[in-house]
Amino acid sequence: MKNENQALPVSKNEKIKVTFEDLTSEGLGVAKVDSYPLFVIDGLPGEEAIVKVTKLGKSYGFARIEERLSSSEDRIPTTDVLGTQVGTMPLQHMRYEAQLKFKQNMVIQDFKRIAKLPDIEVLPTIGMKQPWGYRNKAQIPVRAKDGKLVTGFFRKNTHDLVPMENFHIQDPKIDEAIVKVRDILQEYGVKAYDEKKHTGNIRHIMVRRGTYTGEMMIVLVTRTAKIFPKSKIVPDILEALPEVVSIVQNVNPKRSNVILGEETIILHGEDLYHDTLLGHKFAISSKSFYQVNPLQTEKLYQLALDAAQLTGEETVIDAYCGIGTISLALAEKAKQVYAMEIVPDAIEMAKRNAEENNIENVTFEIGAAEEVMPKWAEEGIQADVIVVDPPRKGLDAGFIEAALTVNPDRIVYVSCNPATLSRDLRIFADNGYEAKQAQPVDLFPQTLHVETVVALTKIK
Ligand SMILES: C[S@@+](CC[C@H](N)C(=O)[O-])C[C@H]1O[C@@H](n2cnc3c(N)ncnc32)[C@H](O)[C@@H]1O
Repeated sequence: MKNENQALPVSKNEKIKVTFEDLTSEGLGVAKVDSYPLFVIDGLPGEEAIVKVTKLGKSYGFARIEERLSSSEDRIPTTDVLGTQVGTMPLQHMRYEAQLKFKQNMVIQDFKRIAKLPDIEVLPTIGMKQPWGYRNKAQIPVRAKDGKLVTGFFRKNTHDLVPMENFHIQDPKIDEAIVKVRDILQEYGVKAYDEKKHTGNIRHIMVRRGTYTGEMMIVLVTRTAKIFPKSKIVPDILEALPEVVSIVQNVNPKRSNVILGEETIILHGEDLYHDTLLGHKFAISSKSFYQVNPLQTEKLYQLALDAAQLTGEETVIDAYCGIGTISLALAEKAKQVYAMEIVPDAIEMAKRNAEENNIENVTFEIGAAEEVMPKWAEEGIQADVIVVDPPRKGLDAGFIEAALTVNPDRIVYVSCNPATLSRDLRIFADNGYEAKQAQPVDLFPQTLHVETVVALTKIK
């Protein structure tokens, strides 16, 4: 008997020679056995390999490479195998040009499959000259090993900490800061958090750094508020890291995978640091969203700004505005901007940022986009342009409905998830909005993520 389920062409633990035909959006190689797809880590299209089947499902299975028989010309040696084990650099075995093509293709496929809009032209992904060391933020778990504090990352799908000090995609100054802060905590006997027992104290070290300003923020995420000799640790951190302008303690007493808790205690400076973006200076608090790759973000936002085609006469809505990064760029070119965001802390920063940059024609409101947008529509706000930059889950149906009643001439969609972007484009297409082109931008080299800007125009 070949396998338990006669309908499947392979059985568990079978070793079989395959040729990879495709890559999934998770970066897995796809090999087909009598049209039954096997998904395999580290397989690139065109490569032949002997694989061992590890898991079988009804319509697809998984396998592991036993021996690679040929190598794709897109394959390069991995920079650090740990980055694959922990999932921080799932594409590091691909040449960068191939990564950019992969991301462009991901958008093309989703437009075809989900949006059923195959005619939108997806331009080649805009990449980086130096696709390493770009991340301006790290949230690194701290655990105990052999009586010492260790920092690193969890092995994929586990909570086993793999010790790591060089993350390769993070600003090297951030990598350095994590090690220095960890060693200072170690010196004063701070206990690492133990997830199973829910004991110990330091859970994560977060470091954020302004790429343009060099200002650094350290966030010590702890289980309880009472810890350390703070009077010693704070001056030690400031001495070891002169770029630090802010040290805050975030207390997270919950048994949870969510990194930050609710309580923030300021240990040095204010709960903010600065960076600049497209010529504006931004204050950023520990809980605010800020794009992790500012050099590419400037390209992305400039594209969004160009797509808005502002002359100075327009009323613009900036939905999901964070600390106001896109809002301020829009405000300089529009008559009036209305912006909303769900995190109160981010709106506080956004208001401060408008003031510090002497921008007066922007109004910020705290609230869920799907609640604020219908309210604004009811109040009669007539927007010529709506810009949206939602989280991965995309736009809420209630938001889209209200946006359509506002009837803008243009909608500029900045998306970090081609699948939800495609779902939403379909709705806009069904309601009279047309997109001709999409521009992917690579903000996350070596990873599976991509940002895309699409300009939608109302069909007259
Ligand atoms: C991709 S970020 C974009 C932020 C900003 N445009 C930027 O680039 O800095 C998405 C933002 O949406 C906010 N957000 C998430 N859910 C929301 C909702 N339902 N309504 C409004 N804002 C939301 C998040 O807090 C985050 O700041």
